[in-house]
Amino acid sequence: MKSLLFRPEAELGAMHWAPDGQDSGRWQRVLRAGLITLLIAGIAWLDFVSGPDVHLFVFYLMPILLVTNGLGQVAGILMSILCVACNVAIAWFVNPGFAVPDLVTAAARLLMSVLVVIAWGRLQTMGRALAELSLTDPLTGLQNRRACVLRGDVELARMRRSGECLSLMYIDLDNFKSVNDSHGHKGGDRVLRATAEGLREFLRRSDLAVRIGGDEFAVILPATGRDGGRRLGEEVRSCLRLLYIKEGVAVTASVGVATFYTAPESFEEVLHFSDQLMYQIKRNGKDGVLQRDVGHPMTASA
Ligand SMILES: Nc1nc2c(ncn2[C@@H]2O[C@H](COP(=O)(O)OP(=O)(O)OP(=O)(O)O)[C@@H](O)[C@H]2O)c(=O)[nH]1
Repeated sequence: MKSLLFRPEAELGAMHWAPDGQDSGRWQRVLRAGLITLLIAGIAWLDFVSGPDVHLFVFYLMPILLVTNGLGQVAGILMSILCVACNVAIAWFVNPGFAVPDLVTAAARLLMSVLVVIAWGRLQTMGRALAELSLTDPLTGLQNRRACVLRGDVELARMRRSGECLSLMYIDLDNFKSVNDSHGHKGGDRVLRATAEGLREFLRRSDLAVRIGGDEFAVILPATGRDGGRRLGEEVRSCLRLLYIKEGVAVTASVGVATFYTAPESFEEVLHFSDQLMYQIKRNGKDGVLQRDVGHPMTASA
């Protein structure tokens, strides 16, 4: 039940990549609405049978928080009003007639619920901001390695369903240390930010560029085969070459592109394989692109 009601990772996933699954999303919403209705009915029934001597209002916070969690603060406040009205109606059924203290109690309950809704909304906002931060590289604003693996696993799942292929481009800057040595750490940071900007401008919206760490970047290329992967690798290398000439630094890029035609167990394997390709370029003298397939139906694995 927890996963149905509170799913920060799912919200995060939807925020970043909107993975397809609209049908399951619709069913979850219907299920949630049914669950909330059942909860209110159950609490109202308990409220009724326990009479005015037992105070059960705190239990109404469950459906109120569920609605706030799923639909936001305004819906949460409307739900608070509904729950207080429900509670007042039951009190009236059990013990007909209203006294001023009853109305004061109802107002206090409404105020308490609204405050809980507001506090819950704030917590949600903070949680989202923290989650966003945990996936972002502070220097370049690109997403980080963790985001890459999360998105990669989503892409592998999509790949298993659709049978499409997937490429991953792994980029390591050559001789980047010399930039820090000659232009200082700030100069190095500027080059890393420019690299991120260059990748952002160059790539398609469906691609995801991330900074793995240090002077290493990666790009997830969904539904991209060997030819597309190789071509994009060459284009990124040329694009970065021009950028570094413009920045006045003697840096180039080594690029490994792994194209998977069958999905491996985990995305870490994809990262590892493309990283190995990139190292092969480094060993062969840097500044180049190496593309290899894994699991192509017409050829053996690389
Ligand atoms: N300015 C800056 N430098 C960084 C940052 N993170 C890592 N580095 C530096 O990046 C360099 C990366 O090391 P290497 O990849 O071995 O250096 P390289 O000169 O590119 O070596 P090759 O990859 O073999 O060409 C190190 O000198 C790190 O100090 C950062 O956030 N900012």
